[in-house]
Amino acid sequence: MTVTDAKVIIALDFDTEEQVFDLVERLDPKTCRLKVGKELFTRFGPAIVKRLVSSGFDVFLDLKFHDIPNTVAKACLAAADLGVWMVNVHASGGPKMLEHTQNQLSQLSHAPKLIAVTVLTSMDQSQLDSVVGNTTLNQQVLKLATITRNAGLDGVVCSAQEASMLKRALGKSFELVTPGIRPLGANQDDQSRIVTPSQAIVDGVDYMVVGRPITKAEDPVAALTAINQEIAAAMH
Ligand SMILES: O=c1ccn([C@@H]2O[C@H](COP(=O)(O)O)[C@@H](O)[C@H]2O)c(=O)[nH]1
Repeated sequence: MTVTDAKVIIALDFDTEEQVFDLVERLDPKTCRLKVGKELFTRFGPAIVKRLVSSGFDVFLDLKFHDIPNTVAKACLAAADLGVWMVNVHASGGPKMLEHTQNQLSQLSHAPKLIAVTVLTSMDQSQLDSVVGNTTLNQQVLKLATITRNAGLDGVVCSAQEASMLKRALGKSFELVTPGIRPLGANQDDQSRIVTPSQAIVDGVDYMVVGRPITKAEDPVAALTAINQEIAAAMH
């Protein structure tokens, strides 16, 4: 059961457990959620996920599964066994994979939220052109988000730049999880489609993933507090 209505999901992209728990021990599960991605999971496996879940945090297992329907559904069921709050797949795996995975999870008494990645926030129009021709970023995101909504998933990963378009097209209850969040003046790093926390709120995002602006800050707890204050101000 979730203990928070926090919108910030901190991406724990660290390469040692010490770094992870130095930060996590200073955080309150009421003020943020946590994300375990490919780096942390590949180094430390299910054990670190279970430890974070048992510390009282909502954990998003961000492994972006992309495979045939049976394989993805089984992987998501394994994620559910870890007690995670949210898990994700790639929408480009197609409607059958999305529907099968959603059906399997919905048979659980405590299923995690299932969301699908549309177009990675590191990609700009020219990157997209080199992979998929004849479409704009907005068109591709809308197409993948529409098949995700039609398959019954809870929402998508997209950029906050697409949030108002998706809320208009797919409805308020279809959840938007947005990486590529950068407070004013923050380093853009390898992200292309960036948005500030306050603009993301104005545009209707449900959750924002924030990694380096918090984890690389001199004082990560102060950086989180500043982002939460910016969000609170934008909500009023
Ligand atoms: O489209 C996507 C999907 C996932 N991510 C992940 O979010 C964080 C962002 O970290 P920052 O340090 O705030 O850039 C990272 O773990 C990515 O794997 C994404 O950025 N874009």
